Amino acid sequence: MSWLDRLKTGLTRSTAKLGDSLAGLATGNVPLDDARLDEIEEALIGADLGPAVAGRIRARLADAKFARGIDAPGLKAAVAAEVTAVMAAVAKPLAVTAFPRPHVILVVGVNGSGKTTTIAKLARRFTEQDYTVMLAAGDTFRAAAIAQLKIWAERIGVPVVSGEQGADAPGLAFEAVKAAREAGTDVLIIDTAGRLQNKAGLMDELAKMRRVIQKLSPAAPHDTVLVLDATTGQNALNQIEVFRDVAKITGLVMTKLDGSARGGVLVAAAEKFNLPIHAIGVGEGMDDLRPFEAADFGAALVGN
Ligand SMILES: Nc1nc2c(ncn2[C@@H]2O[C@H](COP(=O)(O)OP(=O)(O)OP(=O)(O)O)[C@@H](O)[C@H]2O)c(=O)[nH]1
Repeated sequence: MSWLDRLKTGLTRSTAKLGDSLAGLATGNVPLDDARLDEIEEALIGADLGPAVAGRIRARLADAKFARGIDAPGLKAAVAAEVTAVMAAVAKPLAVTAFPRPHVILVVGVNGSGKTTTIAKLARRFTEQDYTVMLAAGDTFRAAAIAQLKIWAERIGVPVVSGEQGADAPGLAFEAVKAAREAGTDVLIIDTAGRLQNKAGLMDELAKMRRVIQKLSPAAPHDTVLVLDATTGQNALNQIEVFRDVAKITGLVMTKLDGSARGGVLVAAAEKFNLPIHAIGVGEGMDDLRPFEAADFGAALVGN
């Protein structure tokens, strides 16, 4: 299956929700009036695109004065175009740019968001691009997180720096940067704990991790990526706010777009926070994380 097919299949539930309601709101030959524009705006908000984008799409449609009405393909295309415009501004694949190496990527997010799997998928993509990769099991809070990252590392064939459960995470990150530098590794991806229950503790730990890493590499971490679970819907927006405060995030990855009818929330996130979107996950397989493409996403979201 091509990536586009995967994306479309993955987004089916979001697509069905938005595409069906738009199709139901097309007017055929009847002029698009205010009442119908209101309904379209509500459908867009209902599909999690957020009030700002929904309002703008409504205004666009009102300006275009569809006096002769608008059919379902026309309405979907108009929505897709606006979604694409919003998303094109933030689509930005992760790039390995740091000199000297390693390029350090800190991966943050709440437990269960798909962090570990995303790290594995990213590692795999980088190795496919002939970069050397090292992982660091920086979520030292949970033994399962350490074990899982080690399993992935072994499967992909990349080294992993890990410690015991409860080990000092900033210290481990320091060791990892040192090891990656000594080995001449291109990319170091560091997992972190995701305990939002203790915001102050998490903030301290992530801040300390940054300070410690910067002793060895002043520009690191070069990326701080927040992994979001699409199935949490609007809660993803709250998570961005919290992690922006605690972790200085520089970009987003959204996982589980395949299992969710809430894919539209990525549009709301793009509009509200203007953070780069690096990749989206549309399945549990290693190939199910791909760089984010705005036009594909816009079309897939409305079912085109
Ligand atoms: N369907 C689907 N499942 C995914 C995707 N990404 C991750 N998962 C699954 O989500 C679950 C949680 O993923 P993890 O990578 O373990 O999440 P985590 O944030 O590291 O979670 P902890 O290790 O529990 O902190 C796993 O069962 C993954 O297989 C995705 O894009 N689609």
